[in-house]
Amino acid sequence: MNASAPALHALDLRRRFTHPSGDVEVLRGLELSVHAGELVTVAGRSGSGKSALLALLGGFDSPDSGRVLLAGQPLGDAPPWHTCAVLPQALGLATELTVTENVALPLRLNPGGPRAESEIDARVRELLDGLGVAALADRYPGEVSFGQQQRVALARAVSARPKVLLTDEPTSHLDGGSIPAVLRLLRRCADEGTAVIVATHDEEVHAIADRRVRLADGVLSAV
Ligand SMILES: Nc1ncnc2c1ncn2[C@@H]1O[C@H](COP(=O)(O)OP(=O)(O)OP(=O)(O)O)[C@@H](O)[C@H]1O
Repeated sequence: MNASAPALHALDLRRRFTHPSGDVEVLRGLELSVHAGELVTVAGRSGSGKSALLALLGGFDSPDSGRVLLAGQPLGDAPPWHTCAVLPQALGLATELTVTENVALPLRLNPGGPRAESEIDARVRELLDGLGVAALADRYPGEVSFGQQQRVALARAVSARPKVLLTDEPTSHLDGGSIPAVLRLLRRCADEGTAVIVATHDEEVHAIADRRVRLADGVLSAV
């Protein structure tokens, strides 16, 4: 790892999807560099390629050409889950685990994570409290609303303090009352050193960014 390199660096990313009705060239030489402690929001109309971009940055999809570097190192074949956490629109909570178990999972699996149960419990409790979902701690994802699941999935994504956090529309299912807690947590993650990238249509999220970029015609431009 190179400490002076950007936490995440995308170079000349190109991605084309093939459809019977014609190919879609979603990314056309996209460049992005995000440093530790920086919160960058990505705007762009629906279908512009924000989710496709996050999939490439998180290692869940491969570009046709170009590279993604994490702290100067190329992404490996396996998603670097304990370095880079992804909160996709589909959330991906483990349905057979409780809310608490979901949020604790990255802490338990991370080789550098806490070992003591008390430490794991405290981190999970702090996150669930902060997001207003502590009362749901012992329920399963299928027993809570989608907006509550979205907050639980965010808690899980940040619990092990990843170096890079990629989130796709993290406020899309939330009411106005739940959004400030999510904004505070995203901001705090960045302030504690995570490079945070948020794809969003939500102006409230853009308002807490250090930098805003817009995806259009397959490339990013500063807003
Ligand atoms: N796996 C795929 N196969 C084929 N086409 C795809 C695939 N994933 C995305 N696309 C197409 O790529 C384009 C970008 O999709 P993407 O989901 O990244 O947009 P988005 O900016 O995230 O949209 P939204 O704001 O609605 O979530 C769209 O035209 C979409 O139909």
